[in-house]
Amino acid sequence: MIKHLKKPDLFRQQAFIGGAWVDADSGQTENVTDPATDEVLGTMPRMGAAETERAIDAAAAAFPDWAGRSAKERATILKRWADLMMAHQDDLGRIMTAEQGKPLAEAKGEVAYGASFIEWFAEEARRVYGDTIPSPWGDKRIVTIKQPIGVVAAITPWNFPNAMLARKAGPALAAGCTMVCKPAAQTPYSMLAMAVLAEEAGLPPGVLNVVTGDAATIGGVMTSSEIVQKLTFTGSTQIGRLLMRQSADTIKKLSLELGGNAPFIVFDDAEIDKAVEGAIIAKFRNNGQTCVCANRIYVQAKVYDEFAEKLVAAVSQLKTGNGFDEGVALGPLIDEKAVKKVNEHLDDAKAKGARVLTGGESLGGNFMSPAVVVDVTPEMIVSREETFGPLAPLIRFETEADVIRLANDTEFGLASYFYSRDIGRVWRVAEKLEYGIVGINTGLISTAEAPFGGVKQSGLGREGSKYGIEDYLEIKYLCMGL
Ligand SMILES: NC(=O)c1ccc[n+]([C@@H]2O[C@H](COP(=O)([O-])OP(=O)(O)OC[C@H]3O[C@@H](n4cnc5c(N)ncnc54)[C@H](O)[C@@H]3O)[C@@H](O)[C@H]2O)c1
Ligand SMILES: O=C[C@H](O)CS(=O)(=O)O
Repeated sequence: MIKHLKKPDLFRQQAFIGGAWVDADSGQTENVTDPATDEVLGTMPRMGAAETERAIDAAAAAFPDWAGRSAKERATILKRWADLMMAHQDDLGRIMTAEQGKPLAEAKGEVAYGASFIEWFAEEARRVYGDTIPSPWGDKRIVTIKQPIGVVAAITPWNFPNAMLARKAGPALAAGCTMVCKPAAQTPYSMLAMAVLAEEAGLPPGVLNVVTGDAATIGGVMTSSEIVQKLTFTGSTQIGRLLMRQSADTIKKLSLELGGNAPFIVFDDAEIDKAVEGAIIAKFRNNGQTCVCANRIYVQAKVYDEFAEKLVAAVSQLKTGNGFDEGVALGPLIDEKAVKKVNEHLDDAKAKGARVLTGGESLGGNFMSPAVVVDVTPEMIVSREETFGPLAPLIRFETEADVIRLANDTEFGLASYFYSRDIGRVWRVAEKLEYGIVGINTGLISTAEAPFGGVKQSGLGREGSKYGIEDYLEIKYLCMGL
């Protein structure tokens, strides 16, 4: 159970299909644990193909009415949903901290971030415009209209269990689509609580469906279904690749928000204190478990030692502990596998000559102290793979050309960051970095108003911004003979 909920019925241990709260057909369940204590919080239904097919059928049945409503009607319901999320921000935050581990203040911040996507797309719903195009024929007229794609399947990760659904459901529902969603097994309760509030906001039965259980089976049904017109996935590049392959037979429209390997570059003309502040946010938000975390920190030779010293001082102030405890900045990692991966990266770097300036110790269970490591080289695993944990590797560089080559030497292309006060350098570097997102003199880039997404093997499409709703619409060309 999850303590201190003002609205206890937000904590649901059933899936949500066709407006009904249901168990798995088999009655089977899976445990959901608190990553800070390893205690069992509750269970979730272990569903499979039959339940997923029923959810898709429910979404298909709900589509004509939902798509047929006016944009204003859909917007009103979405706005009410966002308002309810904010009214229950503390409860939704507590549910998230319990299942994901992030500090309560950060969890409540994610709830506000999630609600901002629902609110943003409630507004965007009413600005889906078509065209009248000057016809080359005297006896015909050319018009375009935009219509919702149809039934959308969504699969989301554990690291932002509220916002990653909101970033998909906002545009999809605003456009008039209906959805079948699967949360990560580690964090189902945030999505189920959002479904409770969606129902209360007036979302009709079948518009939003949530299935939990066997990921490969559920994903297999979603990707092979001819009813599902689009799959939107947020998660690892490995799984994104698999789902893309599985979607080929039905030519699914795809939105993929995948893995990252963000460079964080500090030039010698940067404001060092600001760069340290930005590095703390970009590296340690969600305990380093975000797709846009600084994974490689490049510091120009002249300021390398100063930056390293100030970063160590700042990192040493970060308190690691249970996300419900006062003053905790870093919660647990999501599970033992995540701890093992961070230690593998750390051990490999040390074995190849890197030096640990602070942290990197086990604090028991899924907790570890935040680490700063220097003398890191491109040959180390930490330079090539997404660490997804509290490990800040510092790499020294000499020239602008060198660091751009090093920063771009990866198959990923999601987020990147750099600090410089030289306007010419800002434009040169921003244009040469091969990433979908470039943070300049800031470590915090994410907001509903801006297009979020990657290039190369970090994904397809953009979420948020005025562009985000386009991925859920089809353009229809009407050629009208007079
Ligand atoms: N680009 C972004 O916006 C973004 C956001 C968050 C996380 N991520 C990435 O996600 C990764 C970490 O999250 P994760 O560990 O949950 O990723 P993951 O890919 O293991 O899991 C993501 C989701 O996919 C599901 N899944 C796993 N195997 C599946 C299968 N065979 N068929 C269908 N679904 C399947 C999981 O149950 C989960 O719901 C990191 O690489 C991170 O960079 C990217
Ligand atoms: O982990 C990836 C999320 O997209 C994080 S955020 O959008 O930058 O908060």
